Amino acid sequence: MTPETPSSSGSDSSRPPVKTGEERLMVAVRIRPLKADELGRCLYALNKKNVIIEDSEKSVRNQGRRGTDKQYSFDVVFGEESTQEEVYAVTTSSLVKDVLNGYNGTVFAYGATGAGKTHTMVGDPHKPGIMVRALNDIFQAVRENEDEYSVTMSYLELYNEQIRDLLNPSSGYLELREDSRGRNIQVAGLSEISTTSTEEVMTLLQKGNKARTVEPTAMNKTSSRSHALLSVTVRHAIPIDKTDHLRMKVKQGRLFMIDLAGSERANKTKNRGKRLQEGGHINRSLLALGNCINALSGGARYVNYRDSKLTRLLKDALGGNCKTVMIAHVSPSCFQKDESKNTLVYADRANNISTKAEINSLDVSYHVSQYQNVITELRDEINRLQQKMKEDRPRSADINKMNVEERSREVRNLREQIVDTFKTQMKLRRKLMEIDSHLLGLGMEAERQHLIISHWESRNNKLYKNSVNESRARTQQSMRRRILSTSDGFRSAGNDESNYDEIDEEAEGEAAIQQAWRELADIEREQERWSELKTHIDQKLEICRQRGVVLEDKLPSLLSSDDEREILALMCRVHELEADKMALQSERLIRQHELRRRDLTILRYDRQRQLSEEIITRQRKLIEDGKLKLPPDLQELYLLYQQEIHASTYTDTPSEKSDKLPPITKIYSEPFIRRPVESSDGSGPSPPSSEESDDTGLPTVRDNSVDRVMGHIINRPAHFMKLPPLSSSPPITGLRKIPDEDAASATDT
Ligand SMILES: Nc1ncnc2c1ncn2[C@@H]1O[C@H](COP(=O)(O)OP(=O)(O)OP(=O)(O)O)[C@@H](O)[C@H]1O
Repeated sequence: MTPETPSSSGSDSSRPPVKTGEERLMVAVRIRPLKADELGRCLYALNKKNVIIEDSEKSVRNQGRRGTDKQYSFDVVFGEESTQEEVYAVTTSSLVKDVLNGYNGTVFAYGATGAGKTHTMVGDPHKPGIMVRALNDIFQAVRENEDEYSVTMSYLELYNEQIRDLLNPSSGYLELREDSRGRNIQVAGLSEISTTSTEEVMTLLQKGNKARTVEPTAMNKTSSRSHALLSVTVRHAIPIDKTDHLRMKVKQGRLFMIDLAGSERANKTKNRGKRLQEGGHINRSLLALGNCINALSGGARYVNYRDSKLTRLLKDALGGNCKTVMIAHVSPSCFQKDESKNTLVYADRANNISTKAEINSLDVSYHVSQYQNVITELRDEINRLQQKMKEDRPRSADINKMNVEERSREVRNLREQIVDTFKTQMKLRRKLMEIDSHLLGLGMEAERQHLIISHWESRNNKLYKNSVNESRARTQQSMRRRILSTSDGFRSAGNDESNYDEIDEEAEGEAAIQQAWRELADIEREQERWSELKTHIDQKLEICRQRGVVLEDKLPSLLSSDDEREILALMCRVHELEADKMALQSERLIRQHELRRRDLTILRYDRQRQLSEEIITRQRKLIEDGKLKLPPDLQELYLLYQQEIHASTYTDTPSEKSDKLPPITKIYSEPFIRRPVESSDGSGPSPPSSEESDDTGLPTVRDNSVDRVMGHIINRPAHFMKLPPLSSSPPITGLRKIPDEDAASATDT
């Protein structure tokens, strides 16, 4: 490279090819205008696709470019003079069209504090940003056909890893929920407002933005301290058959518009205390986002979305069923050159990410709600049968010719056939539920393996893509080292017992991680097999249903009105009983799943808590041994911590300042353990609620492999602290045998 040629990155040819059906995440860069108080300019838009960062402040036009300057290419670059309309038209207007057609879309603003993210996403009443413009376009499109469309919106803030409803800020912190496979992420209790009025939306957005946590920092007078996520869901119901308005196909598209908080460095923003702490949270979620972008752009097989709520919420937008646009924001100022460079490097990586968007049809949703669906079907069926009892259908003339005996035989025969068909239907439905429940269990087990892998990675600072092969190579290497040194009788000064222990631990940890990968692969195979079985049972159920319809249609040709009514009444009763039974069972199942999920969450928090304790205790030992003087902000944090301990134990308010550091493990040293409850007759412990014996065969949470991977990595100074051992919950019931054909054929019709 000659000194006059700036180095460049991100040309299309250097990017990995996009697979069929996938499309690349679109990356745009917007440069905000230089402010009056900013002196030097170090960043320019060369043209509509290229940005250049100069190594030092100088005039590009006068001096030409140097080899140390860095050039970046993107899908589109908006210069300082770009307008809100232009940015919206190029980045988001086509996403809006896609969302109206049933796709998911996400547009998110990324960049350092003060770089212009909120300006682009929210704007002001004179220069409205993407959020308002997108909603306007959606409303415009649905206005002509309001009865076919429904539009709902929600607006949330993620601040210090806590979720708040910006449309109903008084509702407190909300919980993030997902199904066992980490899909279908939802915020429990978030308001979904249904509207198609632009004015109403403006009011709602303004209200929401006012509720957002905004504080001045040295870099931005109105710095958004939180990530803000506006979600708009459009449902489009299209009649399948123009003459039958009850049969609808429903397409659902969702547009996420996200204004991320800025990443900042404490020294530039002069943040202290609370600001510094929240900066840590902002950075943590942005770091997690960066890690996901790194992993995805490198083609990693598994991506860890679980490190922050932000990445969990953005999971689909980054690697799933979504068309995604990232607008990276940079300041032209030399003062923010480092931040701009970081942003451009991230944006450049993001340009390698591909997603696979598919039209969402609602009839795919099954799982837990399936129980409710079956009950609803049964109740509908009862209504239909009751309606039929009121009808007087024309009878065949032959009926009167039959004698009483013949008629009663016919009635009995038909009744038996109808009840049999119904029983078979219910058996098949039950089997389907069992399959669903098992699939949920498998999903949870997969989640647990992901958890083990991601913990191992974060402890060892390695990426997912360093998976089985590399890990296997390392394990073999450390084994070889051991064998060699032992057979030679070789002992160097550094090769003492503790080193062997470390190698042992490393090898053990890596063996466990390999085991986790293997289990994950087994689980995936199991999931496939069970899904196939589900399809098979579904088909049988359909055949059985049709048989029921045929039998029912026969009734008027063989029975009198009274006989038919009697049979219909019996069918109603059978349906009612089934519906009640199912309601009870589904409630129980849902509760059990919820308890298992909580067990997992608690287990995870418990791990994090133990690690934090370990770190803090070691640091405190260093402080106390070295008689170091605490910096005031750390002292302040210790004070807060002490208050927290007192608050949680309901003791007296602590004195304002204390020379002694608060005890770390005194309060929180109890590990998570689901304790058996003593039975009232004192005869001993009764089983805990989530592990009640049940006939659903749901897997229980176990953690011995979590222990293997996460428990021994830090060497604990034995004299100083004793970490409580992890509770070991009962072992998992193992992967269940697929129901054999006998069981399936028993339900054959
Ligand atoms: N393209 C632009 N044109 C005019 N003014 C802009 C533009 N971009 C940003 N600004 C102004 O720069 C200031 C900082 O912008 P903004 O608040 O949008 O930054 P931000 O990236 O959202 O910062 P933070 O992460 O701290 O919230 C605001 O006063 C905003 O009006």
